[in-house]
Amino acid sequence: MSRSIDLAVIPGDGIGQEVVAEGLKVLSAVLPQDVKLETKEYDFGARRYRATGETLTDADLDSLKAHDAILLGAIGDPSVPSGVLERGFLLKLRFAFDHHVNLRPSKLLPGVATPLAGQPEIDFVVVREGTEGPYTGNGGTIRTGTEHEVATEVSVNTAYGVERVVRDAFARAQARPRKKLTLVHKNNVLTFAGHLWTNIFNKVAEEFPEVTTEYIHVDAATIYLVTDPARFDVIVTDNLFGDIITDLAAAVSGGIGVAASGNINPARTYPSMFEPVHGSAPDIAGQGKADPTATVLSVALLLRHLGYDTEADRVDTAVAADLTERVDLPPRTTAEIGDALVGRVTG
Ligand SMILES: NC(=O)C1=CN([C@@H]2O[C@H](COP(=O)(O)OP(=O)(O)OC[C@H]3O[C@@H](n4cnc5c(N)ncnc54)[C@H](O)[C@@H]3O)[C@@H](O)[C@H]2O)C=CC1
Ligand SMILES: CC(C)CC(=O)C(=O)O
Ligand SMILES: [Mg+2]
Repeated sequence: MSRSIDLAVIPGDGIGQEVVAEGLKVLSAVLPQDVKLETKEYDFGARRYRATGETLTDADLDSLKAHDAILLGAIGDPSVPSGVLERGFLLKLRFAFDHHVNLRPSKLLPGVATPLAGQPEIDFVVVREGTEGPYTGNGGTIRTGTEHEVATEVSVNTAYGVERVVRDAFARAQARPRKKLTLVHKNNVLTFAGHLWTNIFNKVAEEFPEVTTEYIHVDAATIYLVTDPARFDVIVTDNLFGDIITDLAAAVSGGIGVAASGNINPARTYPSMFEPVHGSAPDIAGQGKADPTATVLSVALLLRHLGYDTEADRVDTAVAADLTERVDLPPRTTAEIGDALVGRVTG
């Protein structure tokens, strides 16, 4: 029986264009011949916004939802006011497709450069809530533009939304050898949301007696991510804290250029979306300097999500080999890294 993958491809802005090209090269190379890969490229991002004023229309959402999965590069450009594309495209899509599990693994492989002393054991996954928190656009300004302007940005946390992501994180912790789950929040100050998270975390913990649990305030978590990252196995946290600590997690475990993510809709009512943790990096865009590894590892997450575990393993193995060997190599371009990975998955 022939199999197929129908993929929506959104290169987006800046280095998104460059890294997605490499991700697709590796995806095509790793798939067996009997798997038909169909791709449809979408032009979301700054250029389309400047030309049409559109970020993501209802018709776009209808079209996107027909695919098996989405591969995204990055969105955001200095030519567009900050927030227009981030909110109007990226968050709109994550919310519309109920991507409530934002999965962000961090693993420091042997020999890979880290700013941390020694070669600490880093192998954890952050389960970031993806549809609530302060990212819902719930707020506003009054006395706008005056010296008395007041701005609010309200964090929305529902029992439904918190419980489903906490439950997902417990299940992931249960399935890992160390079976440890850390709740990261700020419940000493953000008491309304923090207590909701803590109470639900403690309630769900009773259903997972094999999972060791701990609670850490987010400020302290940033310390331990640098001084003792080995203490983490699975972290569950809200949308904002998860956004911030996963950039830090990337920086200590090989760099932002190798940090992958999946915006998962576990019920599969809509396609899940896979993207590097990083943004469009306008400072290096168009120069062939972007590391495509994060996108390639996101392709591995995508393959795993669609049931292509053997192919995902091959991509992970190729990246691991490339990362360990690159310390001895001169700097390579985006395409050179992509070509090397293609060579490894096909070799
Ligand atoms: N998921 C998305 O589409 C995201 C979009 N953004 C947007 O991207 C734009 C730039 O945001 P920044 O805060 O500068 O974050 P950024 O992640 O784009 O860049 C931060 C730093 O990391 C470097 N970097 C990022 N990816 C790299 C790669 N693959 N290889 C080598 N170096 C890399 C950049 O050169 C820069 O120094 C903004 O418009 C922002 O809103 C930011 C984060 C995520
Ligand atoms: C631009 C933000 C909405 C996205 C982001 O920084 C992230 O998801 O890591
Ligand atoms: Mg981020």
